[in-house]
Amino acid sequence: MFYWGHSGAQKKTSPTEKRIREVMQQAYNQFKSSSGGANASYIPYLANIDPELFGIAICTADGKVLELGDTKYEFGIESISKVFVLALAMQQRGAKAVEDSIGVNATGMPFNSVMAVELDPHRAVNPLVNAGAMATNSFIRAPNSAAKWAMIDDMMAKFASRRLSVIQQLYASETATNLHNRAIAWLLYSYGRFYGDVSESVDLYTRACSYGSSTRDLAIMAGTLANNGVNPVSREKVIDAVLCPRILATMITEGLYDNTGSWVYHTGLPAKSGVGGGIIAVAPGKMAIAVFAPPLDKSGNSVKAQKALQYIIDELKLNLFSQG
Ligand SMILES: NC(=O)CC[C@H](N)C(=O)O
Repeated sequence: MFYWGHSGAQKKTSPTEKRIREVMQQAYNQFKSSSGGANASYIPYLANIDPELFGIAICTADGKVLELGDTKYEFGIESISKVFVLALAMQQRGAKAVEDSIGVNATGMPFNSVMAVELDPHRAVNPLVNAGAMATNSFIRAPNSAAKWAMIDDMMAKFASRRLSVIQQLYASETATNLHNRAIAWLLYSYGRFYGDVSESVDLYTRACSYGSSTRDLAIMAGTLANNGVNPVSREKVIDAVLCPRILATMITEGLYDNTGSWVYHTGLPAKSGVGGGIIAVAPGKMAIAVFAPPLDKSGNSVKAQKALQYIIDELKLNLFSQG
């Protein structure tokens, strides 16, 4: 007689706190002095951040936050903000509307690609690349720009369980150099795939990318996605549970841009990077891991964060496609 669940593979359980701490420490020691990559230089502010900074934070689905290294240092959240602005758009407009109006396929191209827009017959782009993120911003309904910013700010605060602040110098630095993003937004607009005032949406997008967030903040924000939309620290419901798998799906298709396939091949987890040097990875129902180290690879993903995350995910057996 064969009983489901009583023979063969065991259901994977969450690792203990002791084991998590052990593995974090190993990853920290192993990669602390590893070199490779360079700070983002196309945004002048980011070029000047100390490249040696390194932080690892884990937030478990039951609300424990474990930290190692420079986890309180606030750096530019950059593209990681796209995940949470997408969450706001989905909560307001629904997952189907986002799929139809923005797109959810992988572009397989750099984060600021114009070709990604040109090649798709419907001009669909993923909400986690610049084009899609700016369109997602334009897709949020609000009476005016200040009201929309307040909605974004509230959503970020709920995910982080504290109010985040924009790094004004970074915002100024990005605003002065975001001509390419403005061009992408106008291109989408010309195709009828932009849903609000172009300059206003680009500005709000740029401002959201300029939030300062610590590695600890990012772990808690991602921890909310690991915990079905309920912030594991504040216990507040942030978004509907049904949206979490959809958001994580965009991360697993596009989270590390043109390097996403390789990332998923090695880790089997949804993740999102930002050119500020942060990366979040989510193991649904178990935990979220955030790592920060500024030097980036050619795709704009932190070199050291990828290495540390891969090590931790492997050691804690978090790969979604592995059965033990
Ligand atoms: N990949 C990123 O983090 C890019 C974000 C950055 N603000 C930009 O628009 O270029």
